[in-house]
Amino acid sequence: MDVRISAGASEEEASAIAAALAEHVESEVEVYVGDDEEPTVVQEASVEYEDDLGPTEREQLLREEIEEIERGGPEKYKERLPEQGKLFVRDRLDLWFPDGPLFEDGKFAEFDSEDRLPADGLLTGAAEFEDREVHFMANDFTVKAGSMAGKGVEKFLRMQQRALKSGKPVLYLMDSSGGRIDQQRGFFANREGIGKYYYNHSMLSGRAPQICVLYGPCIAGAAYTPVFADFTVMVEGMSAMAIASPRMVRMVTGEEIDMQELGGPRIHAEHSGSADLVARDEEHARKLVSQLITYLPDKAGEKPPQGEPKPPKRSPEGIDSVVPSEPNRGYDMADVIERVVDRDSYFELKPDYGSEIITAYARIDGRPVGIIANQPNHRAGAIFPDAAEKAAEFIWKSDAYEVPLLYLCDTPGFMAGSGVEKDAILEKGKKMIYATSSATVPKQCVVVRKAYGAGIYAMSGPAYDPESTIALPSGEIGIMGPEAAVNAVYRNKLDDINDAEERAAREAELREEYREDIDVHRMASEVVIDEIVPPSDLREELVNRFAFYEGLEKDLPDKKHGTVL
Ligand SMILES: CC(=O)SCCNC(=O)CCNC(=O)[C@H](O)C(C)(C)COP(=O)(O)OP(=O)(O)OC[C@H]1O[C@@H](n2cnc3c(N)ncnc32)[C@H](O)[C@@H]1OP(=O)(O)O
Repeated sequence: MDVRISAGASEEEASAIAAALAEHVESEVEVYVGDDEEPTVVQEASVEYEDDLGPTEREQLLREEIEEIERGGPEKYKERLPEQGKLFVRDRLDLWFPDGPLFEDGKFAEFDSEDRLPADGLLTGAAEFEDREVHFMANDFTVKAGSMAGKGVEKFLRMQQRALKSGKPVLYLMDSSGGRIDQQRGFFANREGIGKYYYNHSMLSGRAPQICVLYGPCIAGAAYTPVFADFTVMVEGMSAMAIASPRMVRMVTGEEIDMQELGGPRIHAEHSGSADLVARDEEHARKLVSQLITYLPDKAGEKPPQGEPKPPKRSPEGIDSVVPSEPNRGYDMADVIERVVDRDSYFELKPDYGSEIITAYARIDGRPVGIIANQPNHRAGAIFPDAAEKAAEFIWKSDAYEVPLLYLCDTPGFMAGSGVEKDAILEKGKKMIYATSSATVPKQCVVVRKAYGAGIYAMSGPAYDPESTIALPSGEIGIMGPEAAVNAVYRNKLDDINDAEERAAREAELREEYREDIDVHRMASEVVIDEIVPPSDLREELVNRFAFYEGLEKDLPDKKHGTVL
């Protein structure tokens, strides 16, 4: 109950009144003095029991055992953690779940064994995280470097199997040297052994979001969890993952390399693309995940939560000035995005990998959207193999978790040349086109400027069943750009013109004719696209279109699954 005491009463008087009241009521008493918005005295609820038996010796003993387990591994390993900038695993859980986990499972694992490894070096349970119920696992690096064996493996598997049933998100807080090599019998090749992790990861994939934060050197068996997870965060200077340890690499190849160079955050954020985000420290890692989870539902079939609508950070009126009219001039697509999406909602993933495509979550009028946008500031927005694969994965994940898609197209198309052929541009481009084709969430395609070649296919152009294809007046949609088209078709005829000036004039004329052919006004006139939108109205247009198609259900042809991976 609340008690309001008028201005003039002192805090002592207020306390006395609260205490007197508390003798007569069992509920909490909160006392507000004067116009206070916060209570100055809080009387905890007091419940009187019929008997007053305290904890027994037996219970006391159990509590001591729990304390022993919760102290973790040997002190010498705990002392090393601060040097590495790392938290002890139970302090890490306090950071993630300030009120403690809702419950833990298997705390007594290996308690009765000869080694008595606390919790077998692996904690599992459930918790509330940002008002969501989640399953979690966390390695204790002070116990055999977080290596995983028998009972720890069983706990991990049981947690995943429970997540499969409950359909609640899973947090993997990984810090593990992989399989416990000296205890491999009993967990390595067993049906319910470490190999089953990846079977369960595969079953969970697309069923409930799996989010992994890497804290340590995650090696071999431990390194597949981050790549199976839907989203992975690495921590600067702390985390690394690799298929084999530096010691193993030295033995196999003779290469001398340390863990950071082998698989530190820069390697996976810039080269392999396995890290979605890199955090500065443990606190920052938690913060990133707390933002990320706001764009995701608990499980497949549910919609992601709506946020509070906010105006964009920058004025939508500036869009036309941001996008240059010259088709080959660079600009930062993020400047357009920030004028379209709600303030503080733009959340980019894999920013340093395949950067010619931006993949980001954001909200438009409170509704989560997944954005796939070409970045003209990087490689002129041409799509390279890594970017195509990054976009394909992002589209798949967004579709699996019911996040509608917004494509912002400004690309000269897929990159050409022997380098990209070797890097499988056709194979990886196919994945992006396949992901776009098979996504059944609402899709909106905006032609911001260039949409050349198969770029317009990958970016969900008219043939890809978008709910609409709209364009800014700067848009151009063509099989290729004017320079390339004239060069391809008229080169011989142009070379026949001896006079250089005359040749240049004819070339300019042909380019202009071609440009008229690919102008969005012609495309709109032929209703290839649905609308040309004044740039200042783009946000409003998207608010209306996403709102209208909310809840849209689309079916794919009846089949087991596609064959593109
Ligand atoms: C399928 C698979 O996953 S196979 C597993 C492949 N994993 C590996 O090869 C990793 C082997 N481990 C290492 O390279 C190193 O331990 C690192 C880099 C992970 C960590 O190095 P450090 O922080 O210096 O820890 P350190 O090597 O001192 O190990 C601490 C303790 O954990 C033990 N340990 C570390 N990794 C393992 C492991 N995978 N299996 C069994 N015990 C291990 C060490 O023997 C040591 O035990 P002790 O306290 O009884 O002496």
